[in-house]
Amino acid sequence: MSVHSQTKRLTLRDLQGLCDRQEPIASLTAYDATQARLMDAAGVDLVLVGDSLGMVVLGHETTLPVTMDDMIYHTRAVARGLRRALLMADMPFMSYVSVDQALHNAARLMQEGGAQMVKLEGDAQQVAVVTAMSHHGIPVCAHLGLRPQSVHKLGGYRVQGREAAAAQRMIKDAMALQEAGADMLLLECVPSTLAAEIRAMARIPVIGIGAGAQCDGQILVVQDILGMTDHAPRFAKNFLTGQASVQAALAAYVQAVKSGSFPAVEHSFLS
Ligand SMILES: Nc1nc(=O)c2c([nH]1)NC[C@@H]1CN(c3ccc(C(=O)N[C@@H](CCC(=O)O)C(=O)O)cc3)CN21
Ligand SMILES: CC(C)C(=O)C(=O)O
Ligand SMILES: [Mg+2]
Repeated sequence: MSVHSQTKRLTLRDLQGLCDRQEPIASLTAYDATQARLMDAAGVDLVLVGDSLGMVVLGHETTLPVTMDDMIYHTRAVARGLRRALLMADMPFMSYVSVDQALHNAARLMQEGGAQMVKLEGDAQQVAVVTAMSHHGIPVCAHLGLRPQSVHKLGGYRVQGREAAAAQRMIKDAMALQEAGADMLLLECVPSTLAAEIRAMARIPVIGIGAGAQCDGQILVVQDILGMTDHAPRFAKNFLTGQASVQAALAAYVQAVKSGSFPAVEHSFLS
């Protein structure tokens, strides 16, 4: 760490500390240095360079065309804009099909991109990959529920875990990934009750997107909170409305997450 860095870089331990104090973790996606700088100033704790960049930045229909080089390019840009927030980057589609390949690509996101942590979409199938990452000192977040890289298998972007069997499987997968060494869980588009159940069982932070208020933190795609997307998902909210600037909108988002006013029931899915 450089001697003149004014603000302390948040670590996983700091995020765990927020959980322990029941202070919600405010998280957003970012894809460039300007977004990163503004989010840092607004007090965002965790910044994700999401493979959603394939859709919101590159204009693809899905996240599937995103490459490792795309991820590294944007992660590097975001890293240059951040001083405080913890930086996490998505492992793109098919970049973690074997343990060796997953380690190689996670190392690239950290060494070339400057990520402090990686995220992968996984069920219990990913236990071997998560175990290996954990053994090699790579902090990892496991993304459960709606996994956009599986959109063609799922048949669309739908709520996951509504049936009892699917809910039980998700709970089992979450616990297996935690035991394998996952440092964080991310739940996308799951009923609030199921998210609350997983959060109650987990000893690692649980971040939600469309997963209700009973999570340790919330994340949204930045374009959705700034009213820039054509069809934002129902769980997102436009925070630019009524604000005079992007900076003020980002601060309003952080405040809403910290105070618990976001997400409201209309941004959540009931069982
Ligand atoms: N702009 C944007 N925001 C996102 O949150 C996002 C992306 N892009 N791209 C990658 C994935 C895809 N995501 C999505 C996309 C659409 C829905 C959606 O339309 N959901 C329905 C609910 C369907 C149901 O009720 O089962 C909705 O009305 O919100 C959800 C998640 C989340 N991610
Ligand atoms: C929506 C978040 C969780 C994500 O994975 C992404 O932006 O790619
Ligand atoms: Mg993603």
